Amino acid sequence: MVGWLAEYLSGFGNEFSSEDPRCPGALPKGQNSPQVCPYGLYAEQLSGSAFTCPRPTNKRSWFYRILPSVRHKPYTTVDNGNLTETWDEMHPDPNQLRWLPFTILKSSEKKVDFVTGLHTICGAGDTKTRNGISIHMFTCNTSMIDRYVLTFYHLRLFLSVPQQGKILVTTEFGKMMVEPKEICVIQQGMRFSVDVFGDTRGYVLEVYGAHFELPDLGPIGANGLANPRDFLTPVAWYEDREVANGYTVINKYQGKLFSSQQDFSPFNVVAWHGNYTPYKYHLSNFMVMNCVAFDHADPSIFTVLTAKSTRPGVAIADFVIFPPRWGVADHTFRPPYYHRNCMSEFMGLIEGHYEAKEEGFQPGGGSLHSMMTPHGPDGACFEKNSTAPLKPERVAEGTMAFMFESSFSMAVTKWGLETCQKLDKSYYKCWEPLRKHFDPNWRPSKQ
Ligand SMILES: O=C(O)Cc1cc(O)ccc1O
Ligand SMILES: [Fe+2]
Repeated sequence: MVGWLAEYLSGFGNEFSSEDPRCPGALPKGQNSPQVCPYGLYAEQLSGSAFTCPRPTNKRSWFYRILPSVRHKPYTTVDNGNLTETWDEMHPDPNQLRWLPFTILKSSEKKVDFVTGLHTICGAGDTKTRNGISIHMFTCNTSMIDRYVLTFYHLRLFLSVPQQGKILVTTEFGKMMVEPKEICVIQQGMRFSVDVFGDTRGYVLEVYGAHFELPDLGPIGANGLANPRDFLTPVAWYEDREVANGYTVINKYQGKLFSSQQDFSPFNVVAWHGNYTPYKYHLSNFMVMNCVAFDHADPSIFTVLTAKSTRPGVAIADFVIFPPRWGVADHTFRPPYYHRNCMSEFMGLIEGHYEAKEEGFQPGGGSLHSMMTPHGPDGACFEKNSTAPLKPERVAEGTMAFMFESSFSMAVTKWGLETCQKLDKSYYKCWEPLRKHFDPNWRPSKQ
């Protein structure tokens, strides 16, 4: 980290420009492709949308780099480990699924870096047609030093939610330190590597065919939920380094991993400009909206980012959080309602507990309530909240649960159902204490 100060540019999807301070004037003036670039750099465009996309959705950035990315040895296949896009390994399982915290191996047992530590839990769709998603867990204990740089060629969005241990994400655009309760987004084709500082665990949402956007606010108005200025993009940082065995760039292409060698650092961008960048966001900046009268608002009120499908209002995936807030609703059962949803709900927990289940759902674990599978508060939560005095109170204090909600019906991988050995087979039992309160003799009380 020598020579790097945590510095960021603020805004969501802005036209940014950044020069490494060691090379002032590295950005060409007035044009993208001068005959000779300042400092003898190469110009390279990274397109994140078709050239012809309408202006509001057009995304690209220009790099000014020491050598262009094209100077690399041929791609060869490498082992995918537990990263998969094969959705028919197992028979479909519509049950409510819950996972205990996923194991992080000790580095004394086995050194695991971010690439080898990625495990696919569930997903649907296909990177070839660029329509689908996958959800991965990463558990690692070692940095990706020099050897590995990762690119997801078909990926539009790689949303990383560290749960335990901060990660230092080095990208072609610069570096981002990402701590638990921050998220970072790496977009399609952006090269990055991950340094860790001990045992590390987190969640990843990979979206194959759409960019994340801030949700429309409708009647909420111009401000609220995740505000654009709280999204942070790294500033330019380059290295001009040669290492003995060269650099290995790993990329995920059509669901498979490939590697290629090059003798120069891929993080050789001296200056860049554009609106297609990686970014991070701290979840504590979320301006929470919620019910101040009665009833439980749908969780879409807590949407941080959405990857829209072509059907209005139907997301490929929403990233939704359950942040600390006040609960004030009158004559209301305040926790989440019982639910059967046409969307799939994968949940994770960064810290604390989740309001619908005080026990059993643990930080670093997960749950999946698939399309139309009934779910909702467990027995203890229902009893407690049906009789609790309804004074204003803090909800979810010291906790941060989140949901990846998708219109895809997701398949669970063999790793998710078997290999990880974390599936909580007794999950269904949390609803068994729910008992009948029905009283046919009940009558409305006379006022
Ligand atoms: O706990 C869940 O399953 C997520 C969820 C939360 C909520 O507040 C309302 C509905 C819902 O599905
Ligand atoms: Fe739900």
